[in-house]
Amino acid sequence: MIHPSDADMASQASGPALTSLHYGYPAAVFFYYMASSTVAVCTLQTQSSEQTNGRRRIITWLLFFSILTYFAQLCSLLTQAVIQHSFPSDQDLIIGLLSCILVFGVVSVGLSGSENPVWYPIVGTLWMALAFEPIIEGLSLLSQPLGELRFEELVDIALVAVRYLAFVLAIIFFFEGAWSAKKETGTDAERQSLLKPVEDGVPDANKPNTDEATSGGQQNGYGATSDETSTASADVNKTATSDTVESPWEKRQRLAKEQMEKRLKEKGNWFTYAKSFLVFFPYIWPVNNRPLQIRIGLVGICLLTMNFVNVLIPRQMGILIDSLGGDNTYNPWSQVLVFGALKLIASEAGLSLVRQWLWIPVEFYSYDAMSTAAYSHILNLSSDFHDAKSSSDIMMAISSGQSVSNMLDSICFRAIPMIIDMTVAFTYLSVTFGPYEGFITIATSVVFMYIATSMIARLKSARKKEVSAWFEEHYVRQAGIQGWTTVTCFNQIPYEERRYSEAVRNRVAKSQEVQLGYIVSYAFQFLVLLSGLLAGAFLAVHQVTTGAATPGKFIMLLTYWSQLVAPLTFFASLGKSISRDLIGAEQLLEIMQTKPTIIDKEGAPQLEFSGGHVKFDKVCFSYDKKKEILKNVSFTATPGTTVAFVGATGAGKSTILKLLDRFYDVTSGSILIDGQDIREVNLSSLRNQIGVVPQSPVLFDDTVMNNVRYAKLDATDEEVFEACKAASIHEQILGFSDGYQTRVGERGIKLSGGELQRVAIARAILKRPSIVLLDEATSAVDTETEQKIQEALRQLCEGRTTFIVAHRLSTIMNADRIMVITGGELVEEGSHEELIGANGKYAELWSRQIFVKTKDTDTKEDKPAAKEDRKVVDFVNDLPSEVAEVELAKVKATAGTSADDPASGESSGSEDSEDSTDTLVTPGHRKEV
Ligand SMILES: Nc1ncnc2c1ncn2[C@@H]1O[C@H](COP(=O)(O)OP(=O)(O)OP(=O)(O)O)[C@@H](O)[C@H]1O
Repeated sequence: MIHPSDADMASQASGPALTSLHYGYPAAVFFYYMASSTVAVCTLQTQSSEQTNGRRRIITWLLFFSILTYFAQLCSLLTQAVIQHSFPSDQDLIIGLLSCILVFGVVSVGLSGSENPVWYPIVGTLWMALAFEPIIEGLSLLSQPLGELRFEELVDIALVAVRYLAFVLAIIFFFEGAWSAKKETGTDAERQSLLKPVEDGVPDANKPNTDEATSGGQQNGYGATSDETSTASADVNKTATSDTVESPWEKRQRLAKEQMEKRLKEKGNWFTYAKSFLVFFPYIWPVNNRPLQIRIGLVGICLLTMNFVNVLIPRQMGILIDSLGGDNTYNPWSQVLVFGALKLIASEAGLSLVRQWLWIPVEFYSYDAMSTAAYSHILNLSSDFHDAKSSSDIMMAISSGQSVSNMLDSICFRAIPMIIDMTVAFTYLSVTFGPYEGFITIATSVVFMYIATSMIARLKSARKKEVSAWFEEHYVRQAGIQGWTTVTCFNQIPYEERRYSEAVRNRVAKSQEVQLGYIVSYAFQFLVLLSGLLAGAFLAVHQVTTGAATPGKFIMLLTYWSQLVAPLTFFASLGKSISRDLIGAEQLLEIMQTKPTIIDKEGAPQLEFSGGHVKFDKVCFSYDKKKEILKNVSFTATPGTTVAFVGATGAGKSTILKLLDRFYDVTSGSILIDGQDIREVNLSSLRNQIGVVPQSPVLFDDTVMNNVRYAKLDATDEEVFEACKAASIHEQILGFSDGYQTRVGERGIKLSGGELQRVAIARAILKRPSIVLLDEATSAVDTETEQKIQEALRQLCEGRTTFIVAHRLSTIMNADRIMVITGGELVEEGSHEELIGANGKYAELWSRQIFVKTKDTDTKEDKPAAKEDRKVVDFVNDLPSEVAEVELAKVKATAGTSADDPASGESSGSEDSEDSTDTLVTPGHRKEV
């Protein structure tokens, strides 16, 4: 039994402790919950168990029930206050109860909204409740005067007891659920990482994860990157291919998101993931630029000053109103001047102006550094990268550099100052109007954020549809304009008009849907704010009417509230904008982390050129390390000779040229130029010696002069003229409207095929290369142009070791050596005469080409094979018919002898084309299979 005097002492001692507990308990629970949830998300932890669904529901209901008990306690207190006609005196108790409603409300809403919650933040709050509740109730009882317990005290005890029971039950259900889950799966489902087991550093994609396989959708945003995300991505893929056609933009976004999730998975948590963005640091922070660093420091000071001014303005407004209302402490005139000065400082003409002025050079430094670095990095990447990426993807990635600075801008210059603003607001209002006002501020902010973020999430799919419709509209418009000639030729203008108007209507409908969504969402958000403002205003009015506060304070409150709207709205959309910027930054990061595969070895010497003796020694090559493109290719080209490669399309001829120019490195074997392995010499010195004329040359949208001069930037006009004369294009250029200053249009569109080729040859001639790589054009041109091109090529190749992927019979015939490539193998090698005499694959191809081109009357037996060859070998027969006939006769004669020769076992008239070479062993054969 407690003695009365002991009870008094206990009551006195428990007072301050109880007050602290009323405030401290919900605060501690809230901070624990937020901190542990943040850690769980950042370290990608998730609970993945279907069995948890049942207990999740029960625990959510128990939490809701406990909230009801807090609410009931609150009602009981308010009822007493109404009965006693007084404002509730137990301010700390009421704030404590309100805060508990808010905190457990957040916990239970979080739990109910998450299919697979991470449990420890929730269970932790339950344990805290179990620890705090009896202490608070015990102290509360101790603080009561001794005597009979009143009815309301009994109700209070009953409510606390029932709530305690609810918490205990929640804990029991949690452990029971965890235990049965463990029993069924045999694994500890708790705190399981999102990541699949990694063996040998590679996540095992094949290992079944029963929990995940059966679980529903993730709710934890990026933290929830389980396989489900990949499944979701796969689903997106599926949808993309089946239901709708994925637009390039959607594809890009999806791939970037997948890439981001993959990397996040690899990194294991958000911290190490974020660390990988440090690669951008030197482009954002002006490392060696002291003036810019000082500017950044001053911007920081501006922001802090702004925070300070944001408090002073409402305060000054209050003082001004009070001075107008008869408070003689302040002179209204001076107060209005101070107010004006503060407003000026906070305005666009004040601190904001200074801050932006200071920031401009820093911003442009970042743009300058980032885009030049990205551009240079991309240009220095190797062929494998450029072959794999579309140019529009690369362009997008370079412009994504802006996303990185946007992200930093959002965090450093908006989020952090706004957090400071909100903390100051909460503290200032709590100090000025008491803890109720502080509570109202926090509660309004939490509810506002919840409503705003969930509404934004709801609008996501509508927004996605709008973007797709926008792209559709853009695509239809572009297609109509770009294909205007086709549209007009086929008389389809009405069709295109209809198509476009449908696309526009569709887009407008989708945009209206999104607009409406936003308007409704804003309306809800502002209703929440208004409720908060009204609650705060009622409280303030009460204080003003009871004399506890001045009217000026009331005005201050209103002004402060209006200042809080901007930060709250900003925070609501922060997640969305950061995730969008992150996707953009991810695209750039991926590129910046790609290393060029073709690089100079440390201290690689210059290529010592001495004639141009080229040797391929057992060269094997594969683009993707799966399919072998070149198999053991060996040959030698002596200085000044011309080597022609012939063979079916896709045989690997162009690949040989690419290897020689070191666009790729051989997988095995080696390529030697004048005895030096091209991998061992300086890449730039190698490319200086090589001139390339591609099959479809690409010119820049610039003048003819500048296009030719591109080969040698310091070439004089005379040198350019000489090169063009040698390429037999000079006269033609002079005939253009602006001569050498004529612009050639995008990719040289304004030039004819023959002109384009000769400009490309002139460019190669100007470079004066030692080795020429030539991929002949397959398209036939008129005889005169043909002759001019041949003349230009003769000029280019004269005295130089030349490699030609040959598509013209005349080129093939005139080459010193002919290499027949089949399926990546060099099957025959020799001069034209030798190979015809050998009557192998080459002779067969030759006879078919001439046959096909010179006679339109295919015989019945020849038809299928001839058709096949026309499909696979794209030759241009540019021989005079007499020459063709002579060559054909030669082939036929050889075929005749060969048919009589039992050793060959083949006749040239056979219908098989590819396989025949495998069985032939002739003098000209390079390879015997
Ligand atoms: N960048 C690349 N990545 C992957 N595979 C490629 C790449 N370039 C070419 N290939 C493949 O390599 C094989 C050989 O291509 P290559 O261009 O060397 O053939 P080709 O004999 O020159 O044909 P064509 O006469 O039609 O130009 C083909 O199967 C082709 O699909």
